[in-house]
Amino acid sequence: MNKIIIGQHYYLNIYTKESQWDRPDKPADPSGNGKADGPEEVQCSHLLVKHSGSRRPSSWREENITRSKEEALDLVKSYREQIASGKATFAELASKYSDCSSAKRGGDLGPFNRGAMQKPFEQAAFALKVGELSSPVHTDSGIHIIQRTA
Ligand SMILES: N=C(N)NCCC[C@H](NC(=O)[C@@H]1CCC/C1=C/[C@H](COP(=O)(O)O)NC=O)C(N)=O
Repeated sequence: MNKIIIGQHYYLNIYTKESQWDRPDKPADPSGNGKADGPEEVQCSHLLVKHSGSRRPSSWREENITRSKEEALDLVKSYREQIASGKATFAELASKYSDCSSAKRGGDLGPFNRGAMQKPFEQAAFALKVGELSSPVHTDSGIHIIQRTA
């Protein structure tokens, strides 16, 4: 049982809500990212290219998706190159080519916490800085490019 010493000061990090008896050795990080596990919530847009091995090989674009995984990866790489080089915007390409219903919102998935998305997608999304574009990410849905927007 820890002894409580009446009147002893403790230190509360007002951003992460963590408290400690010892005087902190550096100022608290206002972004709250001082925690090892990064942000609690992110907002991302994604461009999904499905293939014949996708968990649901169908979308608003194509009733029955038969392209191979390799063809899907080639497409994702070409979209990523167009976005990275500024030839097209993320929203333009996602709204035209993404096999996810979020295409109608330029690929925007809205804000989400850990646990909402398939693990490979979550890991990639939470590792991105705001504005950053992911490399191709494989999930059971297909192959994604992710852009963190908040
Ligand atoms: N919370 C929000 N905004 N929506 C619920 C998302 C549920 C989540 N979805 C995914 O993980 C895939 C990969 C990343 C985006 C995503 C979208 C999929 C892709 O298409 P599908 O394979 O389903 O046909 N369409 C919707 O779910 C899941 N746990 O299955």
